[in-house]
Amino acid sequence: MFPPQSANSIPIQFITIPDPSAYKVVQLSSSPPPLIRLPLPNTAATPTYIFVPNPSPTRKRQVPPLSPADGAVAPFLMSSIQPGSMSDTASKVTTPPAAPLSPTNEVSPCKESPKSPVVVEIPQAVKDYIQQLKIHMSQVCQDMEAGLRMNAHYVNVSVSQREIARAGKNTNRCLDKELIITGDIDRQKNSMGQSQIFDSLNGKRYNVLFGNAGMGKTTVIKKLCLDWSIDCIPQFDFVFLLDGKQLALTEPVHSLQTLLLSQSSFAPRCADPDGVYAQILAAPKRVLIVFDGFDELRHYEVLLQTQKKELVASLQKDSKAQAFTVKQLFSSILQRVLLPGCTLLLATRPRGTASQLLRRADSFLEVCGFTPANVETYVSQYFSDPGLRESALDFLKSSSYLNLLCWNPALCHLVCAALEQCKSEAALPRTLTALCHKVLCLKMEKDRGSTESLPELCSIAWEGVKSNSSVVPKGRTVSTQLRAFSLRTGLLLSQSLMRRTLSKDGILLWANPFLQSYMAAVHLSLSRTVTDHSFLQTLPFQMGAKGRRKPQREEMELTQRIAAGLLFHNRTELQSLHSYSETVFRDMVASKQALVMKHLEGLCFGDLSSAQILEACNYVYEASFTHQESGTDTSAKMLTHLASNLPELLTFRGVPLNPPDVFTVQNALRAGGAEGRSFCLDLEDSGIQICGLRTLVALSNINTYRACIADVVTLWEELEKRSDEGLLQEAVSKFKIHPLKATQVCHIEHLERLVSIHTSKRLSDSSDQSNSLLAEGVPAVKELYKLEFELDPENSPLALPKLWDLLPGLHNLQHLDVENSKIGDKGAEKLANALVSLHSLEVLNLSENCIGDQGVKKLALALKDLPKLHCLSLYSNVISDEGAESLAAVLPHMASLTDLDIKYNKMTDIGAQSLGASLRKCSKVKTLRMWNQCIPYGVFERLKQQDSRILWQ
Ligand SMILES: Nc1ncnc2c1ncn2[C@@H]1O[C@H](COP(=O)(O)OP(=O)(O)OP(=O)(O)O)[C@@H](O)[C@H]1O
Repeated sequence: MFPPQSANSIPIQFITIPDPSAYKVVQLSSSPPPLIRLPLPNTAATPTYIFVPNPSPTRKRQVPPLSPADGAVAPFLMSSIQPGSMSDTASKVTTPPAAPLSPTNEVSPCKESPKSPVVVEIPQAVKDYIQQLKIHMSQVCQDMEAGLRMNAHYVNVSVSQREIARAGKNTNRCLDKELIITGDIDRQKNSMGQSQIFDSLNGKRYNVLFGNAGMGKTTVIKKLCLDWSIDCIPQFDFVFLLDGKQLALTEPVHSLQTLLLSQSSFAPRCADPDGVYAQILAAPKRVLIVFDGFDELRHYEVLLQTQKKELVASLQKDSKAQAFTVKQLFSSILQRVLLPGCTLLLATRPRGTASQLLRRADSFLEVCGFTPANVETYVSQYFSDPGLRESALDFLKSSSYLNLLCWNPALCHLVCAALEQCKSEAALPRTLTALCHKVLCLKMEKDRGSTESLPELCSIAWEGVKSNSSVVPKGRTVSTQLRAFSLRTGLLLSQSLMRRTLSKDGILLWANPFLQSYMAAVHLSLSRTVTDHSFLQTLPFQMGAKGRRKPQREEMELTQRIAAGLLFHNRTELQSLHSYSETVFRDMVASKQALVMKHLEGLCFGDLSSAQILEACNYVYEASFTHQESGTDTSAKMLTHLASNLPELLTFRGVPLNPPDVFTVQNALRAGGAEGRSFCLDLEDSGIQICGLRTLVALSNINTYRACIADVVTLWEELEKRSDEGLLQEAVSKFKIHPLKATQVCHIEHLERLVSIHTSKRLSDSSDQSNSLLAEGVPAVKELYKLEFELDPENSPLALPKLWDLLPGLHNLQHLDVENSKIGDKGAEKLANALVSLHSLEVLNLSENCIGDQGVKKLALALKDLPKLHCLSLYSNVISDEGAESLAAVLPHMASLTDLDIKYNKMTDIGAQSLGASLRKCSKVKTLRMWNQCIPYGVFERLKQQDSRILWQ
């Protein structure tokens, strides 16, 4: 039984609310019929609420009454009812608590102009369209790849929030931003379930979703769309997906309306486009636009170029005119010319810089890939047969590299496809090349007689890799037979760009980036049309400043690696990929192998960038281990050559080290060990996972290592828990942090933790094992001689208090640089307290810190007790005569001081003369720089003449 409509015809609305306990009965803001929770029979599971809306004339939206049978529809109504549609209070009640009110889920007109609320009504026809859109999305977003469905195969992955920082504190490129690569622990702290994305964004409107090829960006987006379709993202009334591939449509025949309602992926036919579009324009804050299909970050850059004024004017005047190109419309959305209030989510591979985009975006997310538990879930879901599932999981456990490749979901899919047909452990692919090869062979087995199509397809793949595109160029003729073969095998997909005009504008694109690279590599390595000369030009590690600076494109790098793998693969295995005679094929391969070897031998490893060193490890791994037996002589020589020539100080700073990368680096280092070599590893800013860190630290030929301090401490704790005393001992004694440059708040937080372990001489309160190990403290802390505090001015205040606290623990510190950190007098006082413990300090840089007389007075007292201090900079502070005099008073007691810089402060001739007089008593001082504009020129000249150690500069 349901309550009748109220007698005076005030519409009554029934809404199903997921968690009724979270809602209160509230009074509406005016004319107060209360909101009543009705204890209705048979509705315990889905309690029904009745809202008695404010019947004031400003209330526009009236939702027709629903019966309980409409339960499924009710959440949709909830999500699309905008706060303010009844009254703010009432609408707050309708918003589920899981999505806290933020600018995103508030309707702008009501929020922004409370005095004259303009409430946007959603007409019934538009509601119907929204419902249709949701239903349509819930169907089309189910498809993943190769017949897999989201509801059966989706694995709930995490997304982590990434941060950007200024490219450098003291550079004049202060507008340049770069993405920070955090350590594993911080990444875990910043990660969230995919369902929390929009809550975590907290109203941020310009969001970027990063992920390398195949890491699952599109899949996360599909999941978001599915969630929206079942009302789990109530912040948005509309979600539209725009595809970068549509940029190929160059005709000026589109409008924003047609772009969203006719061309966006997943949009169904709209019966009332004008009405829907009007609604979109009326409440843009409730619109989410997702851009996908851009291969690289830098591809967005083109869209961020300033648009012509006339174009902007005409777009703003009439965005319904069908007179614009897709590019112009994309640009206008990204540049906030069109729908400025909407939320944007841009998915992209991270390579290729796009400083403009980094500057504009408010938040950066990254798909984290599969954890080992995710891999297990994926494999278990993939193999419905329990027997197959078990053997697949067993196979995977026995093959480390294959297992690590599964970190990338697209590769995990390929691995499952290979495992499905695998009969024995020995037949398991051991490299990326062998994996892709296996998958291709399986596809071809199903499509016999297709070999003749391969060379052409491989050449198309290579053209795509060269031009950094997964789309087959429109002008490229593709024979009917090839087209049919590639679609049948699922190597290519056909996509229609003009959604409303079937296939005419269809494009062909590669379904899987790894298989595209594999096919391109087949072209490079196994085709005679690629001469030795052109093959040579495609080899990696091209030298010169440009080669070092420019990050290699992902698909190109993959192609080069796989090309190396193919060259050294078992020739019988490759038979299906070519139609040459045995001799011709053997000679061609031998010649290319020799080129590769010669190229490698010609490299000066010391000149390679960190990214290139990593590439070399991956490259040589493919060449050496693709062949199931021990590999050919040449490939073994390659590994030995790499191992013998890797720089002893091996740094991967700033280069993301993924799980499979760690494996190939480990492989190269091990080979180095066999050559009697040992290494010092720098793994800072590489994002290496803690298990990878453990693998590398466990190598016996690692002399020292650096890595994110928080991760290292976690590793120590893990080792202690597992009672792995031997490795713990190694991990503690080999760890180094000198010299330390702190550029982020977390660097200081991590250091604080390490110093506390050092001073307490134990890992944690409950530690016993590490007690003896740490009896002398942490070696890395004892050997920290130089600390540079280089946080940007906005973040320094967050970290300075921690710095002051930890400093007394750094007894052996010789060089402290806190330049340009706004420490002020208060900071100077704290520093003065800490200085008492820093007996080894030799250099102290406090330039540009707003230190005044009070601060310098405190410092002066502490400075005189630093027996080794020889260089002090107080350049560009605000010290006046009083401060100068306190310095002058302690100067003769600073027995080791040789250089004092107090230039660009505020003292006048009085302060300068005091310092000059004091200087006479300091025989050790070599230079005193103290000029500033307040010291009269004549006075300064006289002082200089009296003592030549007084300098201008
Ligand atoms: N969360 C997931 N659960 C299950 N499978 C996934 C998941 N994410 C990705 N995959 C698998 O990996 C494949 C590639 O994923 P997706 O297309 O989303 O990657 P992408 O990051 O968009 O790649 P690209 O940069 O090439 O566009 C999917 O087709 C699917 O098979």
